[in-house]
Amino acid sequence: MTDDTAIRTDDLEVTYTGNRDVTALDGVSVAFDENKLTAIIGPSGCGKSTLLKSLNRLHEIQPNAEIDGEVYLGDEAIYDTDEPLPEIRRRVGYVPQTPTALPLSIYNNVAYGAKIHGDYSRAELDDLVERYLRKVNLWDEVKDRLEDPGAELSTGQIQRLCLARSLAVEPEVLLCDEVTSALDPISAEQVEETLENLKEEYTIVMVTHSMDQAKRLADDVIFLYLGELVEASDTRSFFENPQHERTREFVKGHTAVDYDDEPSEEAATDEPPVASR
Ligand SMILES: Nc1ncnc2c1ncn2[C@@H]1O[C@H](COP(=O)(O)OP(=O)(O)OP(=O)(O)O)[C@@H](O)[C@H]1O
Repeated sequence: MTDDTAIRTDDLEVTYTGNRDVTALDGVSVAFDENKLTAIIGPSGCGKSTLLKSLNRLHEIQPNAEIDGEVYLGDEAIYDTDEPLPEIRRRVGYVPQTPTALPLSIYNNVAYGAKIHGDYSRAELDDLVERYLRKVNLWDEVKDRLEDPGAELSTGQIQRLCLARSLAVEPEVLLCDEVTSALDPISAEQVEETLENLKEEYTIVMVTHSMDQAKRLADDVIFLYLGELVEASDTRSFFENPQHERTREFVKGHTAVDYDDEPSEEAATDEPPVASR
């Protein structure tokens, strides 16, 4: 951990209980730097979404999820705190894969969280709505129809609206769960451009299945395999000079994974690497 760390996990373990318990994360310790975009990549089922959601306790929505270890937001242990859960989730926002507008106007989709969390005048809300719609490059497209239902926008516009809604409550960290995968290529490009701009100002942690997207957007990459952290580094080193055989195989496209596999020796080291150190 350094002074630049915005959020980090410490020996995080998540198990889904059931007929057959699944250890989705197995002792993951990783740090995410401030004002950087970190991509979480790895084969299907390796624990990417579980890691992302554990950063704001969203995985707790699953009743069979058990967690051990800790997540620190700054110095605060988010699993051992008196801070109310809605406040933790305000501080660590989450944008899901499927763009969904609230059944409200475009204006109120953005103002929604601010109205719940703060005491704003109408003029302040007007400013806030414009500021965040501009941040996600949507203002020019919607400024003349702010009272129209958000749901009437295109899917790509709704995804940018979701980003604006998440940002309007001023999170410290933004979690993005495959936010372009449900979009057509042009909309996906617009969302990518938005993320490219936002990462100057925000700490963003993004799950992606696209290696090209990770290469284009991410400052740092972390690679999970069978619930363990295999490699974490800056994006260029990750793709040009991967340190682990498992990473090299994955980067080359060997992505098949089976949970009955034994983790590789590399993946099972006691001290998982920490991003960008
Ligand atoms: N609610 C649940 N109950 C039981 N097992 C679960 C549950 N949610 C996830 N899992 C299992 O935990 C493991 C990790 O799942 P997770 O969704 O975090 O992986 P992922 O890397 O995001 O997968 P994908 O790339 O396919 O979205 C998988 O084996 C998955 O089947």
